[in-house]
Amino acid sequence: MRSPAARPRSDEADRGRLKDVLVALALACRADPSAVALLVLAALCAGGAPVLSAWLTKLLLDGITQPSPGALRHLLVWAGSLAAAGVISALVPHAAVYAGNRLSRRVKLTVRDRLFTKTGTLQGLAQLEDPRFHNRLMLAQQAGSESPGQILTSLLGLLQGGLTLGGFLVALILLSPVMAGVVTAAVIPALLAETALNRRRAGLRWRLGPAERREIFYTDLLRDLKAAKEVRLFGLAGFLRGRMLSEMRTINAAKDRLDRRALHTQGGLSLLSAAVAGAGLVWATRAALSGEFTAGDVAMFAASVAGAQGSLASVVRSLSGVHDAMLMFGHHQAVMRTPSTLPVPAAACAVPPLRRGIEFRGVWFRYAEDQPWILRGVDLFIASGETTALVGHNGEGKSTLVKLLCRLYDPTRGVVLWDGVDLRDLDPAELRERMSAVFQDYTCYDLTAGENIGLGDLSALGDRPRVAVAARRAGVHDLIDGLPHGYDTFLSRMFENPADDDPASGMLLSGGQWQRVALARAFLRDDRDLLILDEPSSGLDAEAEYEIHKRLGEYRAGRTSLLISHRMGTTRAADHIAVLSDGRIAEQGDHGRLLAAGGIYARLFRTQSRGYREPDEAEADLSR
Ligand SMILES: Nc1ncnc2c1ncn2[C@@H]1O[C@H](COP(=O)(O)OP(=O)(O)OP(=O)(O)O)[C@@H](O)[C@H]1O
Repeated sequence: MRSPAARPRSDEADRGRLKDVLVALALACRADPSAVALLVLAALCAGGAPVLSAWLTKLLLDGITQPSPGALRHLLVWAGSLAAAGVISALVPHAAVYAGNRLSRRVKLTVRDRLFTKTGTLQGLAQLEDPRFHNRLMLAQQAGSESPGQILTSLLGLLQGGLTLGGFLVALILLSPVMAGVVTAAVIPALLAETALNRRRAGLRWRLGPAERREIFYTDLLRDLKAAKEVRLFGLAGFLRGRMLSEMRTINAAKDRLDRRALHTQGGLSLLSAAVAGAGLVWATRAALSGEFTAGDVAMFAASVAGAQGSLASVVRSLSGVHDAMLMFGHHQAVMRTPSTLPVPAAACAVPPLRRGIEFRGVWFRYAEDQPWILRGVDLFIASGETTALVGHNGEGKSTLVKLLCRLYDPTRGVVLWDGVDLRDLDPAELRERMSAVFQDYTCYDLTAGENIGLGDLSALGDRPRVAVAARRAGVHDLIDGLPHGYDTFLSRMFENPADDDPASGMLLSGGQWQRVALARAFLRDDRDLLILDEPSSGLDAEAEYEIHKRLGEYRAGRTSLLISHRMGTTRAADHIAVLSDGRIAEQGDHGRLLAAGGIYARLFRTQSRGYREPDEAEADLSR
């Protein structure tokens, strides 16, 4: 059985409220007011023109078949007006297409801006780990950005169809009130069927979201440069292509089913309309034969039935368009209403410079209620001005602790205190301004070398001397300087450098070189209170590691830093070492004390150092 959380929530998508429609319309009007005005004008012209044309045709036919003295002047005026109405009818759709396309592009820009401004305010990581949030975001991005324009054009279609319909219905009522009633009544099934189809469409989009995202995932893997080595070596291309195609087939099959249903429904409705129109024409012909109708009346009747049916169908389509777009815009609005999992108090305290230190007090943490505890009562003090090293086996929760420190999550129980102030009382963005970090899974940006470092502090992005100082400190300046375009060298083979005509000018770095770039990025924020180094040298060769840690040691002197590393040689110099085990701080102290204690730290240290010595030395150590 599926849990309620996993159940497709088409009902949620169904929350199309009038308020959302108004928001969508306001958004469209703000995005491009002149295009909106042009579309309204086009709708008014397009709505009135068919009725006017039909009426002028009737006058013209009656004038020709029942000539009267001085009729020629009238006939010429009607014919001229008919021609003018024809020209307007021919021009208006082109103007409407232009205005509609322009509006759609601008709305897309506005919606994208709103969406990603919103996701930027979600300070934590929890939403980004929720597949349903990604599904919604994809729909909000895809269909949601089309929705405001679609709502507007559908409403205008409604106005236009309503105008045409009103004109034809008046004519039809004058000619035959019964026929007017029959034509109108025949539209009710269409309205109901379209509404039901829309609900199905919206539900289907929501249900297919995961499959569409998986399809994108497999497609991206097949062309991803980083994955290419394993894909080729392990011969995964066929397997991944199979998965991609399987997702596509699932999507196609579901869409085919819906299209078949729509075909049956809409085909049936068209037959009903044709039957009504045919019956009406038979009746009108008989009325003409009995002298009740003139030839112009028959022409007007036929045009009115066809026009009323056409405009009713267009009204139904427009209503259906509004309904459909409203359902899709619901996803956009749902993203916009997503609450942050990291509430920021309205009157958040200013984050003071770190004086005493950061304290983890009784911190318990798990990623979700149905997941195991990662931290089970961590008590740790990271003293200001000192280097604290955190060691432990894989998966013990060291990086998790770092994420709590950066307030990317809040503890499930307990508190993290910044000089005694709970991190939850601080603005996360301000808190992070006081930190710098090299994460274990640092990012390699497909940008220039200078930009890759400059991103560490956007105020230094164009400040080449500052960027170069950070690069020197990370030991990567000479390498970058020697690249074909120095700091302007594009570190990517996926994109062309927009500032360079040569598409092949991009360079790729080695793992260790990238790690130095990531270090330089962190060093750019050298005036921050806390430096977090999560496995900063895992990719460096022995000499580079020694050199970097020497520099780091100089850099860290008198500063507060948290160092996580499996290389015990790099953590031994820390002022304070804490061992994380079973979700708690199992041991802490300095290197000498922990070694003497003979616990987890001593075991880890001895095991590692044994690997660096000659076998007989290690044997002797073991027998000691
Ligand atoms: N976003 C997440 N959602 C759910 N579980 C997670 C998440 N991130 C990490 N975990 C789990 O938390 C545990 C601790 O992971 P963490 O990365 O903190 O360990 P670590 O001590 O840094 O490990 P390593 O030494 O291998 O880097 C692991 O069991 C991992 O599966």
